[in-house]
Amino acid sequence: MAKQFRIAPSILSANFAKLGQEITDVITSGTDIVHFDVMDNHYVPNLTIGPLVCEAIRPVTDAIIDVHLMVKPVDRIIPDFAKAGANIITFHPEASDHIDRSLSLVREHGCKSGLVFNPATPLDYLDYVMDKVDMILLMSVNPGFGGQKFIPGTLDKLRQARARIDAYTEKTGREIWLEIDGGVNPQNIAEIARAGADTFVAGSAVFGKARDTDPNRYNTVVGELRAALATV
Ligand SMILES: O=C(CO)[C@@H](O)[C@H](O)COP(=O)(O)O
Ligand SMILES: [Fe+2]
Repeated sequence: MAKQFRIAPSILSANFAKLGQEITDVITSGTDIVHFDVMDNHYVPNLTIGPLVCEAIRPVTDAIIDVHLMVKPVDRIIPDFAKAGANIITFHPEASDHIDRSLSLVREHGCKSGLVFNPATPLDYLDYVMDKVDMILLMSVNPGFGGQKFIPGTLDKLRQARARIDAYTEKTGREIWLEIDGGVNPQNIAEIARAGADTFVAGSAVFGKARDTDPNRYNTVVGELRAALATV
């Protein structure tokens, strides 16, 4: 059976003046998930969007909204994003004083939970919390900005994360998604998929070039991403 791959455009690179339309158009072009990057100018050196924007886009799409929290601390803001319509909430383990508690908090508010690993963050943080994790997100750039280059060492880390997930799924029967974030494009996505990712964030590769009003303007790049995935 063909593997199920999900494409998650990062709206960080979308045109914020037309955000609702951008989301409709990019999902219609054959993508699956809205990746929503939250930066606080504290955990990362950039400032983006918060729960109010999540609430505003919720009625625009039925697609999963995947909130990537790059904020510290995390617990106070988790309920706000759940109420704003997030489906998945992920956070960086370094940004939480009590990882187990933060993961539980996400689920108590009705969302899927996940941990995010920076390029230099070890996967050991997963050791005692696999049961509380629905998604593992590996950063293939240092967090804070779109448009950076994929760090090749992430491929080996993906293989390690895939091995952990497969062993866990075999034991428990429960699936965990493996998402990759940073520098993904039509040229490298197949290699990234072969290393074990099943969910692919792509920001600048999708939104970077097309800024006109043609509703089909994302079809070409999304088609290229899908065609590359079909070779895996
Ligand atoms: O979380 C982040 C950056 O910190 C990402 O989600 C980026 O927004 C991905 O952008 P590209 O690397 O695909 O341009
Ligand atoms: Fe992200």
